[in-house]
Amino acid sequence: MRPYRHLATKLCAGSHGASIVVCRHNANRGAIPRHGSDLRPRVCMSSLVAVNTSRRLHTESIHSNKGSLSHFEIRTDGTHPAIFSSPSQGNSAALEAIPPIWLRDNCQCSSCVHQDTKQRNFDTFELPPNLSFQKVEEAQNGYQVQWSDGHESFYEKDWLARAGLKETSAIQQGRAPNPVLWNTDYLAKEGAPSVQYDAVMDPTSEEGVREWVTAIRNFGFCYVEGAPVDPGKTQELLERIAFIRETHYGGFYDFTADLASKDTAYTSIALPAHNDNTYFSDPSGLQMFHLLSHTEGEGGASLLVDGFSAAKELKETDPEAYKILSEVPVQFHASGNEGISIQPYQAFPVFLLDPVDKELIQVRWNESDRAALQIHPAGSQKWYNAAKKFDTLLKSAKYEYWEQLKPGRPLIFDNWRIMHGRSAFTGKRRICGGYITRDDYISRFKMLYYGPEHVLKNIHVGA
Ligand SMILES: C[N+](C)(C)CCCC[C@H](N)C(=O)O
Ligand SMILES: O=C(O)CCC(=O)C(=O)O
Repeated sequence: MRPYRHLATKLCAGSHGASIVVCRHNANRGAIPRHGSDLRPRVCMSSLVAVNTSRRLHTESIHSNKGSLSHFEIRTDGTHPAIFSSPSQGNSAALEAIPPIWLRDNCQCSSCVHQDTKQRNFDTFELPPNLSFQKVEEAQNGYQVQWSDGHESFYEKDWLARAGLKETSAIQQGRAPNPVLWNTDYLAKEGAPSVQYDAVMDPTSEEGVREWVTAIRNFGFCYVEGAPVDPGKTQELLERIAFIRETHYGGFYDFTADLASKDTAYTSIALPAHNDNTYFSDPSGLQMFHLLSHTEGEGGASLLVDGFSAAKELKETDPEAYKILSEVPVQFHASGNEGISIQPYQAFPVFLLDPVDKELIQVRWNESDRAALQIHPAGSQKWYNAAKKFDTLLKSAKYEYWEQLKPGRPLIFDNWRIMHGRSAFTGKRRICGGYITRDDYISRFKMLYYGPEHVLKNIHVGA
């Protein structure tokens, strides 16, 4: 397990000028969350062993936080440009000039950033075109800069050292700190993640909610034990994370097989593993199901599949198929309800990858709601072949986790990662729950896991 290494930052300030050198030595980047080292992101690549919300052994990272070497120099000697960055350690010849406006644009002083709203409070494009350093002085934890237009800025060493990082900040995206890619073997050995209703609903503390959203972020799903079998209480539970998303199905939902909405969810037929809302530009981030009752019948078991885990296997076993599913744009639709036909503003691939570090961000998979492939039909066989391989993994015993939901044990899952489904059923079956928008879920996770101060300090980093 490689420890988190501190950054090396030093200033060489001379009488006629100053240069700020910030070197990053392959440190395992990952923020140390405010809760101390026990929650420090683990980036060891050991095989998946066992993790649950109370015990943490080893986890497999799906986001390799490779450290990056960045080298910043601020010089005020002569006519040289003010700031440089180098991809290689200390090799001045390789330094790339960075326009001073970039540093000035990131001034966080109380006049440049609205202290209540945290929004930029000046017009970057009204700065003088020849803006340069007047003076740079080192302080204990940063550098005091006087600009040629008279403005004064202070740049913390910690921020400067991270500002040149190439990979998207794990904090900005609220990436899973200790992701667990699971399959049925793992769950059989370790059980499914769960938290206690009373802890989540404790009005005197957010600790229970933090544990809940952290488990969801790392595992992709989590049960809540000991919840009242009541729709109103279920809504309150869900709203401990964030407000519920309204859709054409309504907000908080309480449904049964009556086709109240023209969607197969409102029937009793089997539903294969799928993500919901693939027809929205922004599919819901979280989805909750709380089985309230199932009488006079049988079946209706719930299915979960870890789409990230299956996608990782596809990437390792058939990288070409993975590439096709991450490139070929696919359209989806929801058109069953009177006067409604929803499609996203563009076609999206099944696997949405982060444009900076190519990490898997979202799986968009729904064979019922899929519409046109946005490629010429003549070239479509490659997509069908690749999709068939992914579908075969999803339907394998290795990945299909079946569980009969129980009243009093709501299930919540990450709809950008986990596919869900159900077996056919008979009788009267009633489920309630709701959607939460992805950004609201991730915001809540970040602020609880890292704490507001750390999150706000990491908004203006990453190049
Ligand atoms: C609202 N409620 C969850 C009851 C049903 C929603 C239907 C979702 C649709 N089948 C999809 O895959 O997006
Ligand atoms: O009825 C179920 O268990 C699941 C229904 C479903 O897939 C959905 O509402 O998205």
